[in-house]
Amino acid sequence: MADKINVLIPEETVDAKIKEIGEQISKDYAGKEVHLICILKGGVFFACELAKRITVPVSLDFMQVSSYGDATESSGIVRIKKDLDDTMENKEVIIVEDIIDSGRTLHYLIPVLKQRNPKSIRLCALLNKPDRREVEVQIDYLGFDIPDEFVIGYGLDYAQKYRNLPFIGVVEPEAAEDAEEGAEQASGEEKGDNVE
Ligand SMILES: O=P(O)(O)OC[C@H]1O[C@H](OP(=O)(O)OP(=O)(O)O)[C@H](O)[C@@H]1O
Ligand code: HPA
Ligand SMILES: [Mg+2]
Repeated sequence: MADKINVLIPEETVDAKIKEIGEQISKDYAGKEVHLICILKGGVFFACELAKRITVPVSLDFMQVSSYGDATESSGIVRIKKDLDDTMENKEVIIVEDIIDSGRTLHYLIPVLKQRNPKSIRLCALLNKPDRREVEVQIDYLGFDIPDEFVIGYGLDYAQKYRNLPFIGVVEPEAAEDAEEGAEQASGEEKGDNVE
């Protein structure tokens, strides 16, 4: 059965905001170069659109971390699945993320990246869910504060689906619960539990 999806932030609103953030970054880094670090997978759509809106020279690198798997709640354990290709040494780094939710991913990652001696390091996130914050994270460039709902689209997935939607949406709760149960069963199976 197809999931029912409601639009939370329409495509035009997202695009206009990304343009605005790109202009702000271009002003703030005038005369410099920026090194964007995209956090995969969720950050990739935002990072690409943002990079197109920045007028100072941009370099890009990618890192993959994961704490959600296919669930709608963070496992609390952040894993680096793919590290950066290039050095960050002496670069003006901006980390690009799709969402700051509990804050755990970036709370873990920022100190790790600071140790690699960038000239500066800032965080840019498309979405922020302040009601869900468990640990403090400073966001330097933000698209939107959103309510405590599990969102999809623009890079954000729901069990790996819907990242390609050009807007921010919400899957209806019933469908979301089904997927959460599915993810729990799958992880039970991995551990060798007897799941019927
Ligand atoms: O603030 P937090 O509660 O830590 O949540 C935010 C993180 O969770 C999501 O990643 P996920 O682990 O789902 O990986 P993905 O980007 O590959 O979907 C999202 O892209 C952020 O990286
Ligand atoms: O609301 C969300 N949607 C998708 N992935 C996420 N990762 C953290 N929060 C979310
Ligand atoms: Mg995810």
